[in-house]
Amino acid sequence: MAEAQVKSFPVSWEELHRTSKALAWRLLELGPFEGIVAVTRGGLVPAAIVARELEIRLIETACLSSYHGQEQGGLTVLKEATLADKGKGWLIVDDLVDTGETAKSLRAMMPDAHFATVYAKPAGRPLVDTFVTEVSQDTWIFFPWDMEPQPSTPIIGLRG
Ligand SMILES: O=P(O)(O)OC[C@H]1O[C@H](OP(=O)(O)OP(=O)(O)O)[C@H](O)[C@@H]1O
Ligand SMILES: Nc1nc2[nH]cnc2c(=O)[nH]1
Ligand SMILES: [Mg+2]
Repeated sequence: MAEAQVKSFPVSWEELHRTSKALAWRLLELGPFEGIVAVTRGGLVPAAIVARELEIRLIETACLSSYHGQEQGGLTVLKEATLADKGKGWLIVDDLVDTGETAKSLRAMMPDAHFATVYAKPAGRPLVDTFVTEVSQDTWIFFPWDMEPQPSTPIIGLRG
């Protein structure tokens, strides 16, 4: 069960690009990889950035769905990656691990693949081989594709 999310961690496009490139630097030493399995939808942008940096052009998708807004529902596997073996030599890329339920399912499908995420929360961290930034379990990460700039009220107007 996902913990109540009391803190928010908004991530800009620039920050996501920089942190995904940092992930690519870590993965460089661990490859070469035959291809990438991008985990839809959150893993698509990080996977594209890693693929560009490591010059990987063979991309598969694993399509999983678990959350509606910030609510965790049952995990649905819409499509598995089409790989010949158990993922040996392949790199799985997702945006984050939270409870680790999505990661567990991916690991069961592709036990020999290397699993990488940009962000990790403590409960899911043991299931990831490589990640860059850890945030606390009670933090909700907002990705740039889930945000838009809005006018903000001057601080003085927020006083009760
Ligand atoms: O460790 P967990 O608790 O399983 O959570 C992590 C998963 O949750 C999010 O996906 P989501 O199901 O929201 O789908 P999306 O990628 O299409 O947004 C995120 O992209 C991870 O794949
Ligand atoms: N955007 C987003 N999706 C999630 N899915 C599970 N945890 C998170 C999170 O912190 N942010
Ligand atoms: Mg996802």
